[in-house]
Amino acid sequence: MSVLVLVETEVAGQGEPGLSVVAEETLTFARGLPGDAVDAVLVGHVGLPSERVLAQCREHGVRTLFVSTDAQLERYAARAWARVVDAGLQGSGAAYLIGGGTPRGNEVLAHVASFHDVPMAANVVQIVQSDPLEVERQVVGGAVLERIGLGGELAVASVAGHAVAPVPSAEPTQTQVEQVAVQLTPADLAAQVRRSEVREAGDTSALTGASVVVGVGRGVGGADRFTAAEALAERLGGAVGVSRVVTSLGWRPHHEQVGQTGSRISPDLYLACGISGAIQHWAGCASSRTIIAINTDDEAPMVTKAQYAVIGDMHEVLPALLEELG
Ligand SMILES: Cc1cc2nc3c(=O)[nH]c(=O)nc-3n(C[C@H](O)[C@H](O)[C@H](O)COP(=O)(O)OP(=O)(O)OC[C@H]3O[C@@H](n4cnc5c(N)ncnc54)[C@H](O)[C@@H]3O)c2cc1C
Repeated sequence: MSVLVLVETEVAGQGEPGLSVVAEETLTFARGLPGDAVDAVLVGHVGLPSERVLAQCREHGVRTLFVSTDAQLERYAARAWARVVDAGLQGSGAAYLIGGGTPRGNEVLAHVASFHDVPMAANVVQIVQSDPLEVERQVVGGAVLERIGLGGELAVASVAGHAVAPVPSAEPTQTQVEQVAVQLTPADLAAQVRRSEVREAGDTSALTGASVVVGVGRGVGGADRFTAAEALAERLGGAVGVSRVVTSLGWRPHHEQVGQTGSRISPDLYLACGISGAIQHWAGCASSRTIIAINTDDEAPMVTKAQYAVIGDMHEVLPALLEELG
């Protein structure tokens, strides 16, 4: 009985493609499932894997890496990518299929689950028990945790961002690469990405990918009072995110909004300044690794939920922080 992991690559700088951080987190999570081997299926990359990907697979104890060389898979099409994952499932004979809880990961896994007429649990954070399988997953953007049973011959789940830290296996392997062939139909490619636009570096719409987000709420006091927050985001190589009040007041554009009706973020650090922490805002930031609240009210929900809090005026705290950072 094995576990099959859907993995994607990313290119860092000028180097060759490597496994994404999400893929490494998911491989780490996979080793906690009750399988005797971990296999992986590579999507979003056509052709043989790079040496770097292979080295990472060996480090994570991957037995077989399934790949496709079909050029039609170059551009994202959820159902077509799901066919590749399904071909990997046939090759692996896995009883568990997991992937990263990214928008694409969730979409592709949902298609595979529907091929097999089995349920899928999205954004799982931990395994509660393995026989019968029961998992805990995040809903409402992490504001609520619920337990769900995944019985049957095939369990399909995605893993929430930061549910585990990526750690190499104590038992590295010699990964075998196996090519899978898929027969794609026009329906598989009907909803395929036609064009994708990479936003300019520094554009705050890169919010969801930022590892540090400086969140700003109504407490900032006006559209012209963002200088320190912007400077801190720049100093930390991050982005500015805001609450809905801030966008509703027209102080900042909607693409910077964090929350239920904005973006869902999971940075390493979320610095929430002058934000009360309403449930709708929390829904968008709860899966941040570390949250620090800066607020004048020591009873604000954001202060009570954050790991760390500074009680004070953000217009005093942020300049002091910038000065300290130099
Ligand atoms: C259907 C629905 C969807 C929603 N979706 C979203 C969403 O996606 N995102 C979202 O953010 N909200 C959303 N909301 C709104 C949400 O309920 C809150 O109203 C909103 O998040 C509050 O924004 P805020 O924290 O900036 O403002 P406030 O609640 O007014 O909080 C301001 C905070 O700033 C503090 N403060 C004041 N001055 C200072 C200072 N000088 N220094 C430090 N702290 C200071 C105060 O103590 C307070 O805690 C939604 C609401 C609904 C009904």
